[in-house]
Amino acid sequence: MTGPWAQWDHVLKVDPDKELLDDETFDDVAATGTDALEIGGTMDMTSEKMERVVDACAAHDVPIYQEPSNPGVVIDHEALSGYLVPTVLNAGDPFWITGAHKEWARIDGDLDWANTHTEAYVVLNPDASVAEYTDADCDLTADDVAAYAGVAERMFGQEIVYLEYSGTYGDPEVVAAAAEELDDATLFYGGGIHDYGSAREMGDHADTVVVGDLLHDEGVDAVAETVDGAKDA
Ligand SMILES: CC(C)=CCC/C(C)=C/CC/C(C)=C/CC/C(C)=C/COP(=O)(O)OP(=O)(O)O
Ligand SMILES: O=P(O)(O)OC[C@@H](O)CO
Ligand SMILES: [Mg+2]
Repeated sequence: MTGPWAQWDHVLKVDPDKELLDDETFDDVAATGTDALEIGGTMDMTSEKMERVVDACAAHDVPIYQEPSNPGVVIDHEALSGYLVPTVLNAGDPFWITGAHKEWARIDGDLDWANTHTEAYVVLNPDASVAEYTDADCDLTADDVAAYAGVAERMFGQEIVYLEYSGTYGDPEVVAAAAEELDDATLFYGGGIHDYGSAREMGDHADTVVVGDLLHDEGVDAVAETVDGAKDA
């Protein structure tokens, strides 16, 4: 089985805790050419903020996925194509590997399993909120990261492996090593993509390039350039 992400070159991650630039709108966001919108962030997330962004994006054709950072922010919204739920392979606290997921299933009792998918994260920037939040061990070599990727795909049947450098541009050799290890899973790369060249460089190794902060810091034209870079890779 494989999901729609197998066709994605570019994902735009919208952080509901951050503003769009000046007079930009979610119409402009949808027009960047990205293949999918992922709605989520680590800090200060609430279901109300999630709801507001999904409402604003709902009128467009771009598929929208929620990426919840904890069970309390999950929303039920007809505009959502589904849920991309992180599991952090190198988390220091097992709560972020399976614990939160167990709690979610226990509390909800009626999960939309058919539209719920996991992303096997390897968190690699020790300064990112997500690294602190999950107490991730980011002191990893390219071989370590490749081994995590192999374990995710072959032992745990993960369809998405996500190398997360959130906030900083990562090491293309690490991304290449993980890519080399994978046969079937889709490799997401996220972190510090800021222009055509960086999107193209990471897109040469990863299947899918994820862009986040750039939307909030530089705006939709800068994001559109990264779409071009990811598509040309
Ligand atoms: C089981 C459910 C429903 C949720 C738990 C899901 C898990 C394990 C989350 C832990 C990892 C996490 C917080 C993922 C959120 C997505 C993410 C990495 C966003 C980027 O975060 P940063 O860029 O570090 O944070 P800010 O931009 O908010 O500072
Ligand atoms: O914000 P940036 O650094 O673009 O990272 C994108 C994404 O991987 C964050 O979860
Ligand atoms: Mg961020």
